[in-house]
Amino acid sequence: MFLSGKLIAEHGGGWIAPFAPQRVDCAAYTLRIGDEAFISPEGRDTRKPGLVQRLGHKAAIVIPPGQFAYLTTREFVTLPNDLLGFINMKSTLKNSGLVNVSGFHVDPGYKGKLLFAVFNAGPQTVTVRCNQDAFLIWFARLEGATEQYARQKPGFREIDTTLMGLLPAETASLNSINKRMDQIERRISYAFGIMTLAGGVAVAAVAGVIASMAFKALGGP
Ligand SMILES: Nc1ccn([C@H]2C[C@H](O)[C@@H](COP(=O)(O)OP(=O)(O)OP(=O)(O)O)O2)c(=O)n1
Repeated sequence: MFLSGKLIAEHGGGWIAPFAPQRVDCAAYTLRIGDEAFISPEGRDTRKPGLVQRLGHKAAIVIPPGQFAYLTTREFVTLPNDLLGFINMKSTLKNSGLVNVSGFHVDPGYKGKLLFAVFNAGPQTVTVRCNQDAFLIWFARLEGATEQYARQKPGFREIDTTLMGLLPAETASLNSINKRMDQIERRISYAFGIMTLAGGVAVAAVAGVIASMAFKALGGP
């Protein structure tokens, strides 16, 4: 059985921290983006390792097209053994081109923040912000739940180096490939310009030599 908005508003304080009943949305609870994020580095040229960003209130998290990001929830989730959570990203974010590529459930007994791996599948850069409403969680009551089948492993707390290593060190997105192609085009047209100029100078020099030889052959001074 899924829990209603009324039950979430009444009991959600025991499972989500910080909790505010006004954040219940129909039969779900709205979670916010937390204070750290990691964006996969873009393109071959930068070669910079990605950095975990520590974010202040409303600080921007900029996700270029074709890049992955880890986003965390601000809220800490503590599920009892008889609750299963279902999670997803809000439609407003999905409509901008972001896709959630991480899992969609929270185990009974889970204690920790939630981590979303997202991919910008759209053509535009997507900017999200710390503390923005971004994710929804629904709660389903489990029949016959026991501690034996609850999650024992500690939940996620922060974006660590193990997690960072799972994302590609560089992503050859269409955007970065486009930038490289523009660069190569510029270099080719520059080289072509120099070659044309050098060719022109050479032709002019050869023509000058021939003209002076012809002039001499015709009895010039
Ligand atoms: N987008 C998601 C999906 C899940 N989780 C959390 C809640 C889950 O209870 C926990 C484990 O999820 P999975 O069972 O899908 O993950 P794994 O089996 O890969 O990891 P583990 O070995 O930690 O169970 O991770 C999360 O923080 N963010």
